[in-house]
Amino acid sequence: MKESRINKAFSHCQERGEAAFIPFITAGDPDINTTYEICLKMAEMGADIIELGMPFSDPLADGPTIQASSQRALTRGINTEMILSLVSRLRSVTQCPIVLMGYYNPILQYGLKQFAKDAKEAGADGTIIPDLPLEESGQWQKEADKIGLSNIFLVAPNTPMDRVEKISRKSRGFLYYVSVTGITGARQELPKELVDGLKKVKKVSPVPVSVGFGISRPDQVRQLREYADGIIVGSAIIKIVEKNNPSKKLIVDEIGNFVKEMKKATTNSYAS
Ligand SMILES: O=P(O)(O)OC[C@@H](O)[C@@H](O)c1c[nH]c2ccccc12
Repeated sequence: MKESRINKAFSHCQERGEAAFIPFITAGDPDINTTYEICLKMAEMGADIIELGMPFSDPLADGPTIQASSQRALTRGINTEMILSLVSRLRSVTQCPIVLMGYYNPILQYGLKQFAKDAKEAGADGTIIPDLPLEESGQWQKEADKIGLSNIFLVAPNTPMDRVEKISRKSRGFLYYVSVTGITGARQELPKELVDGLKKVKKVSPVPVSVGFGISRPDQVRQLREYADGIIVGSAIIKIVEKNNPSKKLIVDEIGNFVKEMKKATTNSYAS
Protein backbone atom coordinates (compact mmCIF):
# COMPACT_ATOMS: atom_id res chain seq x y z
CA MET A 1 0.00 0.00 0.00
CA LYS A 2 1.09 3.55 -0.74
CA GLU A 3 2.59 5.22 2.28
CA SER A 4 0.12 7.66 3.76
CA ARG A 5 0.83 11.37 4.07
CA ILE A 6 0.46 11.02 7.84
CA ASN A 7 3.06 8.25 8.07
CA LYS A 8 5.40 10.25 5.87
CA ALA A 9 5.03 13.28 8.11
CA PHE A 10 6.03 11.26 11.18
CA SER A 11 8.97 9.55 9.50
CA HIS A 12 10.18 12.90 8.22
CA CYS A 13 10.08 14.32 11.76
CA GLN A 14 11.67 11.20 13.26
CA GLU A 15 14.56 11.40 10.82
CA ARG A 16 15.14 14.98 11.87
CA GLY A 17 14.84 14.17 15.56
CA GLU A 18 11.87 16.44 16.11
CA ALA A 19 8.25 16.07 17.15
CA ALA A 20 5.49 16.72 14.65
CA PHE A 21 3.56 19.92 15.23
CA ILE A 22 -0.19 19.52 14.75
CA PRO A 23 -2.28 22.71 14.93
CA PHE A 24 -6.07 22.53 15.19
CA ILE A 25 -8.45 25.01 13.58
CA THR A 26 -12.25 25.11 13.38
CA ALA A 27 -13.55 25.10 9.81
CA GLY A 28 -15.65 28.18 9.12
CA ASP A 29 -14.50 30.44 11.98
CA PRO A 30 -14.53 33.32 11.14
CA ASP A 31 -15.44 32.11 7.63
CA ILE A 32 -14.47 29.36 5.25
CA ASN A 33 -12.15 31.47 3.08
CA THR A 34 -10.20 32.60 6.11
CA THR A 35 -9.93 28.96 7.22
CA TYR A 36 -8.44 28.24 3.81
CA GLU A 37 -5.88 31.03 4.25
CA ILE A 38 -5.12 29.92 7.82
CA CYS A 39 -4.47 26.32 6.76
CA LEU A 40 -2.14 27.36 3.96
CA LYS A 41 -0.26 29.67 6.29
CA MET A 42 0.03 26.93 8.93
CA ALA A 43 1.44 24.52 6.35
CA GLU A 44 3.87 27.15 5.10
CA MET A 45 5.04 27.94 8.64
CA GLY A 46 5.84 24.34 9.50
CA ALA A 47 2.67 22.51 10.51
CA ASP A 48 3.35 18.81 9.94
CA ILE A 49 -0.32 17.80 10.04
CA ILE A 50 -3.44 19.98 10.25
CA GLU A 51 -6.38 18.98 12.43
CA LEU A 52 -9.50 20.54 10.91
CA GLY A 53 -12.53 20.76 13.20
CA MET A 54 -15.99 20.08 11.84
CA PRO A 55 -18.28 22.16 14.07
CA PHE A 56 -21.07 20.41 15.93
CA SER A 57 -23.78 21.80 18.19
CA ASP A 58 -23.18 19.34 21.02
CA PRO A 59 -19.41 19.04 21.36
CA LEU A 60 -18.90 16.92 24.48
CA ALA A 61 -15.12 17.02 24.70
CA ASP A 62 -14.70 20.70 23.84
CA GLY A 63 -13.91 23.42 26.33
CA PRO A 64 -15.39 26.93 26.12
CA THR A 65 -12.90 28.28 23.55
CA ILE A 66 -13.55 25.61 20.94
CA GLN A 67 -17.27 25.47 21.71
CA ALA A 68 -17.58 29.19 21.04
CA SER A 69 -15.59 28.80 17.83
CA SER A 70 -17.86 25.97 16.63
CA GLN A 71 -20.89 28.07 17.50
CA ARG A 72 -19.62 31.00 15.43
CA ALA A 73 -19.04 28.72 12.46
CA LEU A 74 -22.46 27.07 12.79
CA THR A 75 -24.17 30.45 13.01
CA ARG A 76 -22.62 31.31 9.68
CA GLY A 77 -24.08 28.16 8.18
CA ILE A 78 -21.07 25.87 7.88
CA ASN A 79 -21.85 22.28 6.89
CA THR A 80 -20.07 19.06 5.98
CA GLU A 81 -20.19 19.66 2.21
CA MET A 82 -18.55 23.06 2.64
CA ILE A 83 -15.81 21.54 4.78
CA LEU A 84 -15.07 18.79 2.28
CA SER A 85 -14.88 21.28 -0.55
CA LEU A 86 -12.48 23.34 1.57
CA VAL A 87 -10.31 20.24 1.94
CA SER A 88 -10.27 19.67 -1.78
CA ARG A 89 -9.32 23.31 -2.46
CA LEU A 90 -6.47 22.92 0.02
CA ARG A 91 -5.39 19.61 -1.45
CA SER A 92 -4.89 21.18 -4.86
CA VAL A 93 -2.22 23.48 -3.40
CA THR A 94 -0.65 21.66 -0.43
CA GLN A 95 0.43 18.13 0.50
CA CYS A 96 0.15 18.82 4.23
CA PRO A 97 -1.83 15.95 5.80
CA ILE A 98 -5.33 16.94 6.94
CA VAL A 99 -7.16 15.11 9.71
CA LEU A 100 -10.86 15.83 10.19
CA MET A 101 -12.03 16.12 13.81
CA GLY A 102 -15.75 15.63 14.13
CA TYR A 103 -18.46 14.06 16.24
CA TYR A 104 -20.09 10.83 15.20
CA ASN A 105 -23.69 11.94 14.71
CA PRO A 106 -23.22 14.20 11.68
CA ILE A 107 -20.97 11.60 10.05
CA LEU A 108 -23.57 8.90 10.67
CA GLN A 109 -26.26 11.13 9.18
CA TYR A 110 -24.12 11.84 6.14
CA GLY A 111 -23.71 8.09 5.73
CA LEU A 112 -20.55 6.28 6.80
CA LYS A 113 -19.69 4.90 3.38
CA GLN A 114 -20.47 8.16 1.61
CA PHE A 115 -18.51 10.21 4.12
CA ALA A 116 -15.48 7.95 3.80
CA LYS A 117 -15.62 8.20 0.02
CA ASP A 118 -16.15 11.97 -0.13
CA ALA A 119 -13.55 12.73 2.54
CA LYS A 120 -11.00 10.57 0.77
CA GLU A 121 -11.78 12.07 -2.63
CA ALA A 122 -11.47 15.58 -1.21
CA GLY A 123 -7.98 14.68 0.01
CA ALA A 124 -8.47 14.20 3.74
CA ASP A 125 -6.06 11.78 5.39
CA GLY A 126 -7.81 10.73 8.55
CA THR A 127 -10.47 11.28 11.18
CA ILE A 128 -10.63 11.90 14.91
CA ILE A 129 -14.07 11.12 16.30
CA PRO A 130 -13.92 11.79 20.04
CA ASP A 131 -17.33 10.33 20.88
CA LEU A 132 -16.77 7.05 19.03
CA PRO A 133 -15.41 4.49 21.49
CA LEU A 134 -13.50 1.44 20.31
CA GLU A 135 -16.47 -0.85 20.95
CA GLU A 136 -18.73 1.09 18.60
CA SER A 137 -16.18 1.92 15.95
CA GLY A 138 -16.27 -1.30 13.92
CA GLN A 139 -18.39 -0.07 11.04
CA TRP A 140 -16.60 3.23 10.62
CA GLN A 141 -13.23 1.57 10.97
CA LYS A 142 -14.15 -0.84 8.21
CA GLU A 143 -15.14 1.93 5.79
CA ALA A 144 -12.13 4.06 6.71
CA ASP A 145 -9.67 1.18 6.32
CA LYS A 146 -11.20 0.14 3.03
CA ILE A 147 -10.81 3.56 1.48
CA GLY A 148 -7.49 4.43 3.11
CA LEU A 149 -8.45 7.01 5.75
CA SER A 150 -6.62 6.79 9.07
CA ASN A 151 -9.04 6.67 11.99
CA ILE A 152 -7.24 8.04 15.01
CA PHE A 153 -8.27 7.02 18.53
CA LEU A 154 -7.88 8.90 21.79
CA VAL A 155 -6.68 7.61 25.14
CA ALA A 156 -6.63 9.50 28.44
CA PRO A 157 -4.50 9.32 31.61
CA ASN A 158 -7.21 7.23 33.28
CA THR A 159 -7.43 4.66 30.48
CA PRO A 160 -6.22 1.30 31.87
CA MET A 161 -3.02 0.11 30.18
CA ASP A 162 -4.49 -3.07 28.72
CA ARG A 163 -7.11 -0.89 27.04
CA VAL A 164 -4.48 1.58 25.82
CA GLU A 165 -2.74 -1.35 24.21
CA LYS A 166 -5.91 -2.55 22.53
CA ILE A 167 -6.85 0.92 21.30
CA SER A 168 -3.37 1.70 20.02
CA ARG A 169 -3.46 -1.42 17.88
CA LYS A 170 -6.64 -0.16 16.22
CA SER A 171 -5.48 3.43 15.82
CA ARG A 172 -4.20 4.40 12.38
CA GLY A 173 -1.68 7.15 11.65
CA PHE A 174 -1.14 7.97 15.30
CA LEU A 175 -2.65 7.65 18.75
CA TYR A 176 -4.01 10.79 20.44
CA TYR A 177 -2.93 10.98 24.07
CA VAL A 178 -5.16 13.41 25.95
CA SER A 179 -2.93 15.11 28.52
CA VAL A 180 -5.67 15.61 31.07
CA THR A 181 -8.91 13.92 31.91
CA GLY A 182 -11.46 16.55 30.92
CA ILE A 183 -12.11 19.03 28.16
CA THR A 184 -9.97 20.90 25.63
CA GLY A 185 -8.56 24.27 26.58
CA ALA A 186 -5.35 26.13 27.24
CA ARG A 187 -4.03 25.63 30.79
CA GLN A 188 -1.24 27.35 32.67
CA GLU A 189 0.58 24.21 33.78
CA LEU A 190 0.78 20.74 32.34
CA PRO A 191 0.07 17.91 34.79
CA LYS A 192 3.18 16.56 36.55
CA GLU A 193 2.37 12.97 35.66
CA LEU A 194 2.16 13.78 31.95
CA VAL A 195 5.67 12.67 30.98
CA ASP A 196 5.29 9.37 32.86
CA GLY A 197 1.94 8.74 31.23
CA LEU A 198 3.36 9.43 27.80
CA LYS A 199 6.32 7.11 28.37
CA LYS A 200 4.02 4.25 29.33
CA VAL A 201 1.74 4.76 26.34
CA LYS A 202 4.65 5.08 23.94
CA LYS A 203 6.05 1.81 25.20
CA VAL A 204 2.98 -0.17 24.13
CA SER A 205 1.80 1.74 21.05
CA PRO A 206 2.76 0.43 17.60
CA VAL A 207 1.85 3.83 16.09
CA PRO A 208 3.28 7.29 16.87
CA VAL A 209 1.80 8.97 19.95
CA SER A 210 0.72 12.61 19.79
CA VAL A 211 -0.23 14.61 22.86
CA GLY A 212 -2.86 17.33 23.08
CA PHE A 213 -5.11 19.29 25.50
CA GLY A 214 -3.82 22.30 27.37
CA ILE A 215 -0.66 23.00 25.37
CA SER A 216 -0.23 26.65 24.39
CA ARG A 217 3.41 27.74 24.76
CA PRO A 218 6.82 26.91 23.25
CA ASP A 219 8.30 26.04 26.68
CA GLN A 220 5.62 23.36 27.09
CA VAL A 221 6.48 22.00 23.66
CA ARG A 222 10.15 21.83 24.71
CA GLN A 223 9.16 19.91 27.85
CA LEU A 224 7.26 17.33 25.83
CA ARG A 225 9.07 17.00 22.51
CA GLU A 226 11.35 14.13 23.50
CA TYR A 227 8.48 12.07 24.91
CA ALA A 228 5.86 12.56 22.20
CA ASP A 229 5.95 11.97 18.46
CA GLY A 230 3.50 14.78 17.88
CA ILE A 231 2.18 17.83 19.72
CA ILE A 232 -1.38 19.07 19.16
CA VAL A 233 -2.54 22.62 19.92
CA GLY A 234 -6.10 23.92 19.49
CA SER A 235 -7.50 26.48 21.92
CA ALA A 236 -4.40 28.70 21.84
CA ILE A 237 -4.90 29.07 18.08
CA ILE A 238 -8.63 29.74 18.35
CA LYS A 239 -7.82 32.46 20.87
CA ILE A 240 -5.74 34.18 18.19
CA VAL A 241 -8.80 34.10 15.93
CA GLU A 242 -10.91 35.68 18.67
CA LYS A 243 -8.37 38.31 19.58
CA ASN A 244 -7.78 39.57 16.05
CA ASN A 245 -11.31 39.37 14.72
CA PRO A 246 -12.49 41.02 12.47
CA SER A 247 -9.10 41.53 10.79
CA LYS A 248 -8.60 38.44 8.65
CA LYS A 249 -5.11 39.52 7.71
CA LEU A 250 -4.08 39.81 11.36
CA ILE A 251 -5.66 36.44 12.19
CA VAL A 252 -3.74 34.69 9.43
CA ASP A 253 -0.44 36.45 10.14
CA GLU A 254 -0.58 35.95 13.90
CA ILE A 255 -1.45 32.27 13.57
CA GLY A 256 1.45 31.96 11.13
CA ASN A 257 3.85 33.48 13.65
CA PHE A 258 2.55 31.25 16.42
CA VAL A 259 2.86 28.07 14.35
CA LYS A 260 6.39 29.03 13.34
CA GLU A 261 7.42 29.55 16.94
CA MET A 262 5.81 26.35 18.16
CA LYS A 263 7.30 24.30 15.34
CA LYS A 264 10.72 25.70 16.14
CA ALA A 265 10.25 24.48 19.71
CA THR A 266 9.74 20.89 18.50
CA THR A 267 13.32 20.70 17.29
CA ASN A 268 16.19 19.79 19.59
CA SER A 269 18.49 22.42 18.17
CA TYR A 270 16.30 25.18 19.55
CA ALA A 271 18.11 26.90 22.46
CA SER A 272 15.94 26.67 25.55
O1 LIG B 1 -7.60 22.98 22.68
P1 LIG B 1 -6.40 22.28 23.23
O2 LIG B 1 -6.48 22.18 24.71
O3 LIG B 1 -5.14 22.85 22.71
O4 LIG B 1 -6.49 20.74 22.74
C1 LIG B 1 -6.44 20.35 21.32
C2 LIG B 1 -7.82 20.15 20.83
O5 LIG B 1 -8.46 21.40 20.87
C3 LIG B 1 -8.10 19.53 19.48
O6 LIG B 1 -7.33 18.43 19.21
C4 LIG B 1 -9.57 19.17 19.57
C5 LIG B 1 -10.59 20.00 19.31
N1 LIG B 1 -11.78 19.42 19.62
C6 LIG B 1 -11.52 18.20 20.11
C7 LIG B 1 -12.40 17.24 20.62
C8 LIG B 1 -11.87 16.08 21.13
C9 LIG B 1 -10.50 15.84 21.08
C10 LIG B 1 -9.61 16.80 20.57
C11 LIG B 1 -10.13 17.98 20.11
